[in-house]
Amino acid sequence: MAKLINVDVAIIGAGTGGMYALREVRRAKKSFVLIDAGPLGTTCARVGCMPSKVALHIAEFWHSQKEFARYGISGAEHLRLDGAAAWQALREQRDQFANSAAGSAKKGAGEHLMMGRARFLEPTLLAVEQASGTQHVRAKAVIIANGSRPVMPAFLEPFSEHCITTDEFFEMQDLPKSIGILGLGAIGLEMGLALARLGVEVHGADMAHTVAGISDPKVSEVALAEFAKEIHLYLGAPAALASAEQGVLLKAGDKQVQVDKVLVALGRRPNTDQLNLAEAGFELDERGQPLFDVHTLQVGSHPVFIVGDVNGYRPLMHEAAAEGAMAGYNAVQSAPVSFRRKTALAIAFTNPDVISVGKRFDELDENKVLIGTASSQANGRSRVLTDREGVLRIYADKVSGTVLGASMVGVRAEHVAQLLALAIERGDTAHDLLQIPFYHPVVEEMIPSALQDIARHIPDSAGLPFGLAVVE
Ligand SMILES: Cc1cc2nc3c(=O)[nH]c(=O)nc-3n(C[C@H](O)[C@H](O)[C@H](O)COP(=O)(O)OP(=O)(O)OC[C@H]3O[C@@H](n4cnc5c(N)ncnc54)[C@H](O)[C@@H]3O)c2cc1C
Ligand SMILES: NC(=O)c1ccc[n+]([C@@H]2O[C@H](COP(=O)([O-])OP(=O)(O)OC[C@H]3O[C@@H](n4cnc5c(N)ncnc54)[C@H](O)[C@@H]3O)[C@@H](O)[C@H]2O)c1
Repeated sequence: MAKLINVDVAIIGAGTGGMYALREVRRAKKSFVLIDAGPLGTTCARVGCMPSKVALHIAEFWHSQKEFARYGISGAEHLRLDGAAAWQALREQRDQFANSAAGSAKKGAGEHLMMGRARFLEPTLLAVEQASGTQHVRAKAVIIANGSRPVMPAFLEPFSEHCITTDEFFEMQDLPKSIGILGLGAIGLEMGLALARLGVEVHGADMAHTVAGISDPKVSEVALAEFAKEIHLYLGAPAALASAEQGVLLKAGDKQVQVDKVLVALGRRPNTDQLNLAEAGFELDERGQPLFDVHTLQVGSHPVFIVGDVNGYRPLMHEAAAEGAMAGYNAVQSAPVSFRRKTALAIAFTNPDVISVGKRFDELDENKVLIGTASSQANGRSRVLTDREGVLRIYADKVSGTVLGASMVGVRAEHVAQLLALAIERGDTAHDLLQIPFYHPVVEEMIPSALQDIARHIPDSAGLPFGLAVVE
């Protein structure tokens, strides 16, 4: 018979969401188990944020030689890239991140870490399949934090020997000569550009008419023009594969091209399907996802909370961390607290980076907003760093001037994103934000340039020059 363990809180998944939840449960000095099917180390550190950023960094290093001649540096023709060694170095750096995350899970949970796959029998009763047999866990509250996995549609099955996902991408023993990328969301675009900069011929396809989910048409136009210089883009038609004598054929619309390998980057699927939710009595939507409240993270009226990629709400690392903390806190309260959600923030590290902060263009009523624009070509720092085009568009309320959101493609846009996230969190208007000092020359100077477009349509009651205030 399965052994029964009784605890205050059971956490399923020792990824980012689960670990932040654990911190709160431990802070409240409650009993717990942390259950993970393995491998430990978090998606972010093992196969996500961190190895992908190392790949982009290596690629940037190698690619910088393209500018050598312009600055009088000669000899670039003697440089050689050992792709296998580059990917090995990537793995070594990745392992440091992943081992450190795995170590935190082992240390944080100690003897309460259960390595095994969990599924629900009832909303507060779990079965955990372990090497030693099945254990049952009865918990006063359960936190679901078991992440997501890459989508691999059935139509790709006949081509599985040529297809990889990010679960295998960082394990490549050498770089391919050519690659097809299915899906140009953040993963497809970041990894496609990294490979292109390392000399791989990259063909990227997406059924959307844009990349990285950009919703602002002006930003999209600049981004597509820039990225088309490095990746052959096939947009606006679902992609398919077909057999070829060598490699595989990537087909998109009426175009087709032969490639050695295909990176499937068509999104990630929440791991809810592994949890036996319907049978255990949870109400599910048409996609099989449990109904939950985004402010409490509570699932229905059960003492169950769902965080991180598995809830599908904002599948990003910092959101998994924040949600983990919310759920960990709520799991030990008599009634859950409704937390304010932070400003939406997304950055693709594509250099020029693609960012989205606050409200997206497609969420706004064009008649109710003012849009301020700044070009990288008019920004001194951007021009020193690159000759690539870039554009920032800031959206503000037409009446109050409150900054609502922004979209940008441009060099070092990551810093612009962080600053604008702060402004939106504070509820700043264009006039407020113009009051902070902007050093010269920084890329962030694009912010006041764009804001002036907005401020000039919203008279400041004091009638002072933009950005100035009188001593009180
Ligand atoms: C290539 C790539 C690049 C990315 N880059 C970024 C980036 O730059 N910035 C960013 O913010 N986000 C990025 N992300 C997204 C980010 O990695 C995820 O949003 C985040 O890691 C999700 O954390 P999580 O805690 O929800 O899940 P995870 O870290 O995946 O944790 C889930 C845990 O649950 C365990 N598990 C699964 N099923 C079970 C089960 N049945 N029972 C027990 N345990 C189970 C798993 O072993 C795992 O340890 C990237 C993702 C990818 C793939
Ligand atoms: N820098 C970052 O923050 C970062 C980096 C990488 C990944 N991530 C996160 O990881 C998650 C997964 O990323 P992703 O890029 O795989 O997912 P995604 O959902 O962002 O992109 C998938 C893309 O595939 C396209 N697509 C779907 N089916 C298609 C088909 N049949 N043919 C052609 N195109 C098709 C979609 O239009 C979409 O653009 C996302 O949540 C993302 O935010 C974040």
